[in-house]
Amino acid sequence: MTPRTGLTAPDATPAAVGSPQPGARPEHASRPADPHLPDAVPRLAAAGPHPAATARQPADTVPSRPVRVRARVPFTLRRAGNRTAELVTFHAPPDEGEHIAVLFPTPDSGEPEREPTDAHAPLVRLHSECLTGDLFGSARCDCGPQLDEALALLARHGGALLYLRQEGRGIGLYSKLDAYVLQDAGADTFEANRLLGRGADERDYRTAALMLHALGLRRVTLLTNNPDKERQLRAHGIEVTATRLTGVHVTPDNTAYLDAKARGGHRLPFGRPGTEEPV
Ligand SMILES: Nc1nc2c(ncn2[C@@H]2O[C@H](COP(=O)(O)OP(=O)(O)OP(=O)(O)O)[C@@H](O)[C@H]2O)c(=O)[nH]1
Repeated sequence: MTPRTGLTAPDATPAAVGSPQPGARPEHASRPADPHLPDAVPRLAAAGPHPAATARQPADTVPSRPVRVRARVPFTLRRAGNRTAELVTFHAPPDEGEHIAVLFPTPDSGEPEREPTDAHAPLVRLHSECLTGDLFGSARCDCGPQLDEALALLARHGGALLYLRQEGRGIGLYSKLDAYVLQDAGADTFEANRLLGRGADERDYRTAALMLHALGLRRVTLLTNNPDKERQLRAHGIEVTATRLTGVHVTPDNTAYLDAKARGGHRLPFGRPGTEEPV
């Protein structure tokens, strides 16, 4: 039986949404992994930017195609306290990624909670794929605990998690692991990307905005510490009525990574009581 999500999923997306807006990032082509890495990492670093990093399609030539809901499938999610959620797939995401949305119903009992969200601006998490953290529980990053935190909050309050196939901040799994090799030699997370000839963060949230439009979610409460997500969603016509910060999930292995995130502009609520654990 399909769960009651309280979230609508219209078929079409307004054409205006597909057009890049000022402040939006350009589309990034997907890139094949270099089969010679990691041995070739120092050579690549010396060779300058990866050609794909400098040959992106200009934003104004990106075709404007509507993103539509393709299928809605109910699942019971053990990782979300055995709540039933709908997994939603999409037709025609502009970056051709197999992104999914996970829609959690508004709780049945009592009034929907006003905090952290309300019925008109449901809680939404844009979660960038992290195979190492999300699946294997790597302690190098905070992705796994952030995913658990988001699932717990969404199971409690209802809303949507967009699981975006943006592994390694958009550079892909193999390149992320090459970046880890460089980090182990002293580079921080952003420098390591640049040494590989890639952007410090190549993620583009236009597809995420189009997915939200396809789901009828034009007003959201965003769960993130990353102001770029908020800025890009707004540039693509999503009204972010409030931002709820995620917790800071510290491990012995991720302190340098968290420090670099804070230097890079993430709002990490270090020192706020209780925020070192999922909130
Ligand atoms: N290139 C690279 N990617 C990483 C590294 N550590 C984690 N990631 C990727 O970063 C993405 C998560 O981004 P983060 O910067 O941790 O967090 P965020 O999504 O920007 O911000 P929040 O919404 O606050 O979680 C995932 O795709 C991870 O695979 C790293 O050292 N290098």
